[in-house]
Formats: sequence, structure tokens, C-alpha cells
Amino acid sequence: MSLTVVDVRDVSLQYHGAEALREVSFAVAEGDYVGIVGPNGSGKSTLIRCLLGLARPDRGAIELFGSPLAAFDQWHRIGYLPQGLQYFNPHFPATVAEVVGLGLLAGKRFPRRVSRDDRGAIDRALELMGIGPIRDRLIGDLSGGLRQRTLLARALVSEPELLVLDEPTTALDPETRESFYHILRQLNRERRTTVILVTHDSGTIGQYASRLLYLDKRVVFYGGFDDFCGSAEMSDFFGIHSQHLICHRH
Ligand SMILES: Nc1ncnc2c1ncn2[C@@H]1O[C@H](COP(=O)(O)OP(=O)(O)OP(=O)(O)O)[C@@H](O)[C@H]1O
Repeated sequence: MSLTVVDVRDVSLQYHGAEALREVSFAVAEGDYVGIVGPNGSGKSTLIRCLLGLARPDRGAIELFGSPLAAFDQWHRIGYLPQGLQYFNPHFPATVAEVVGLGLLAGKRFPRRVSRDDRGAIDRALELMGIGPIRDRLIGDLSGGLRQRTLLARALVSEPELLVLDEPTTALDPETRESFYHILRQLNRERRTTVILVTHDSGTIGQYASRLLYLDKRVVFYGGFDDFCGSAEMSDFFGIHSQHLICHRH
């Protein structure tokens, strides 16, 4: 039986009285690739932040790798790419390799320093994302696509078992986006990295994800893409015409 990597039970959260999440429950097993979709303001980022202990639900329980969130301390098992991080101050004085190395610090105790032994891991992550040749360039000098690859390499450098990505493709052109999804799929298939991906690419997510979570403050749908295709929830979300196109492409 697969390990349950994420278990969310009845999570609700309000911001100053405004409901952001209502009784959200779902579980993610090892090796799953879950796409989270939903309209603007439907609570996707809030849910991700709750999962990672960055926002505190008013009610409900969350477990990571079988451990209650409050007791979980193995953060090196998780790679996180937050939304909107690609906008760096152009004068930020860190190279691509240094930014990637920051991803190793979560698993360390004081003093949090990148050691000589960590260099190999950094080299592997740079190579995987195809950014070895620009390792000494300043992050602020790069295009949005290269920055995003750098940040993904940072999320991957500790070889996490769970990768959580919040709208990672916003800054990418279609070609870079395609290769980005390709890398994710490879990691998922070859290393069995569990992926949770928040995306507005709802039309294409079915090509990549094994499961789909459609959120609108509450869970509207959670299951395989094949079950989503043709469901009433899908017609509501996309309309009949787009639904036909998406399912056909899938
Ligand atoms: N820190 C906060 N304080 C107050 N309200 C917030 C905060 N963060 C989010 N919200 C509100 O909570 C709701 C859900 O926001 P959230 O960012 O989780 O949605 P989302 O589905 O990720 O949206 P988008 O697709 O636009 O990124 C929105 O109404 C938002 O304005």
C-alpha cells in the first residue's frame, strides 16, 4: 500500500470573517501527481500555505508523511515553489548556484551553511534544469524563464519526496512551459516524486496530472481526470464546448 504523503481533514479557514476554505478534505498518496485548479480567489494558495504550516486553519487537521503538522520537522522531504517568487530585485546579489544552494538549508541545523558535500547535489539540480552553464550569473540578470528554472532547481536540490508548486508556469513562454512540465513528469515517473501543482492551465493539466482537485473554497471534485471528464462539475467549470475539447485532447 502506498504511503499517504498528505492528509487533510475538514480544514476550514477565514480571513477576518471572510471564508477562504470550507471543510476541505483530501489525501495524496506517494507517487500521485495532483493538479489543483479553481477560479481566482478560490483558496488554492491558502490551502497550499496551510499544508506547509505557513497559514493556520481555524479548524481541521493536517498530516504530512503520517505525522501531525505541528510535530513535523522533516522539511528537507518537501520542495516548495511559492507563487510569484520569480520577481527578484535585479540587484539581488546572489548567483544561480547560490540560490539553488539555499534549498538545502531547510534540512540543516545551525549553522545553516552549504557545505562542500552539498556541491554535488547543487550540480545535479543545475544539470537537471539545464542551467549549469549559467550557474555564476546573478539571478536578477536572468529572464523570467531562467529564473523559474533556477527556483525549481532550488525546490529540487534536496531531492524532495514531495514537490509543492504554486502556479509555477506563469512567467514561462509556451516552449519553456512544455519542457518544465516534461521535467515534472519525469521526476514523478522516474523518482516517484509526489507532485502537488496549483495551476490555471486547467485545459492542459489533464495531460500531466493523475488526479485533479477542483477547489472553490470547498472541494468541488477530487479524483482521476478521466472521472472529471464528462462530469457535471466539469461542465460547470469549463462549459460544455471547452469540456469536449479538453476531454478529447486528454
Ligand atoms: N493574507 C490574507 N489576508 C486576507 N485575505 C486573504 C489573504 N490571503 C488570501 N486572502 C483572500 O482569501 C481568498 C483566497 O485567496 P487565495 O490566494 O488562497 O486564492 P487562489 O485560489 O490562490 O487565488 P488565485 O488563483 O488568484 O491565485 C481571496 O479572497 C483572497 O483575497
